[in-house]
This record gives sequence, C-alpha cells and structure tokens, in this order.
Amino acid sequence: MTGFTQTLAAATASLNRQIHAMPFNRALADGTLPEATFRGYIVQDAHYLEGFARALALVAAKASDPDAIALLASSAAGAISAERSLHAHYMQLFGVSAEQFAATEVSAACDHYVSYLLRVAAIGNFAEGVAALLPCFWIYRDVGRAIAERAAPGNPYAAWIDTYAGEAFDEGVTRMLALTDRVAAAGDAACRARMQAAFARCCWHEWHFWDSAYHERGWPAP
Ligand SMILES: Cc1ncc(C[n+]2csc(CCO)c2C)c(N)n1
Repeated sequence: MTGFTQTLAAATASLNRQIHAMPFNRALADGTLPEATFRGYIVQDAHYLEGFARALALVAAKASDPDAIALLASSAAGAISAERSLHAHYMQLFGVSAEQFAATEVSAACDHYVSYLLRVAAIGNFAEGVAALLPCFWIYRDVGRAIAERAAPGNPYAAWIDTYAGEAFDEGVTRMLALTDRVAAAGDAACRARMQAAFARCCWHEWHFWDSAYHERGWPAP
C-alpha cells in the first residue's frame, strides 16, 4: 500500500487549496493582517493549544507501542512549551495581559474544534485519534512554508511564520505522518475509513478556525 497519508491528502486536496487561499493566510503572508485580528487569533490559539495537548495526551495513553507513546506525549509537552513562547511573544507585543487572556471567552470555532478532538481522543480508537491530530501538524507546516516563500522581510508575523516553516517543526510533522501511515497499514478498511473521516473533519476545523478568526467571531449571542 502506498502511504495512507497520500490518500488523505488526495481526499482533502480541494479543502486544502481553499485553506491556502484564505484571506487570513494571504494577509498574514503580505503582513497586512490587522493587528487586532491576529491578536484575537492568538488568544483563541492559546485556548486551542491547551485542548490539543490534552487530546495528544489522551491518544498517547491508548498507543500500543512505546515509540508512539513517546511521540504523542512529547508533542503534548511541545505544544505547551514551544507554542506558548510564541503566544507569549505576541501577547506581550500586543499588550494582552494574563488577566485579559483569562477573561476572553473561547470562540465557538475553537470550542467546536477542541471538543471534537477531545471526543475522538476519549471515545474513538487509537487510529482515529491519530488521524484527528494530524491536520494540526500537517496543515500548519504546509501553510507556514507557503507563507514563508511569499513573506517580505520585516513581516510583523515573522515569528509565527518561522515557527511553522522551520526545521524543528518539520521533524515532528514527519514523525506524525509516519505514525499515521504505520497505524493505517496495521488496521483494516473500516479502521482506515474512520481515520479518513476524522482527518477530513479536522481539516475542516482548521479552515473554520481561521475563518472565525478572520471575521473576529467570538461566541455568537442572540
Ligand atoms: C488552530 C491551530 N491548528 C494547528 C496549530 C499548530 N499546532 C498547535 S499544537 C501543535 C503540536 C506541536 O506543537 C501544532 C502543530 C495551531 N497552533 N493552531
């Protein structure tokens, strides 16, 4: 079997193209994304990271081999440490205090994504959990790289771009792709179908998260 991740990529190619063309990502690349929009995104992303790290830890606990446990659990620690420093950088730059952060309600899009991840991680099987976690890694690397190619020097979002286009990040993504292929090859067709559905759902959540941030949607009230 050719790598299952190729099948996943083919099945989500159209959504992926749309993600790359999103106004949020275009404006991030040319540095014109309004500061307030990026600030709102970063605050939501800090909420997201916490949930994502919990989902990684839950899926890690279900892994049957020590390599997978180590990869997922170390990514949970990495999600908190590496990205927290990125958030701290921007929150300081934009003057968001810890109190303001704590007082900002999670957006509907963020809550929806995190809730889905935690649901799959808690009650799905290990393979499905791995597939649900993958878009977060994979899409950010590819979007980060594409933006890095277009971004001009002095882009205010350079720290964000450099994080995701960088080599350290790429290593983690490559390991997640290999784990997904390994798990898919060990499963049956029904297992792969569940993996594909969870993967596609989380690709949609990545799109939705950016769409919500671009339109500065929080928690809609009647
Ligand atoms: C909505 C959203 N999706 C993906 C990422 C990227 N990301 C967050 S945690 C993690 C795992 C290892 O650090 C990765 C790749 C993000 N920041 N925000």
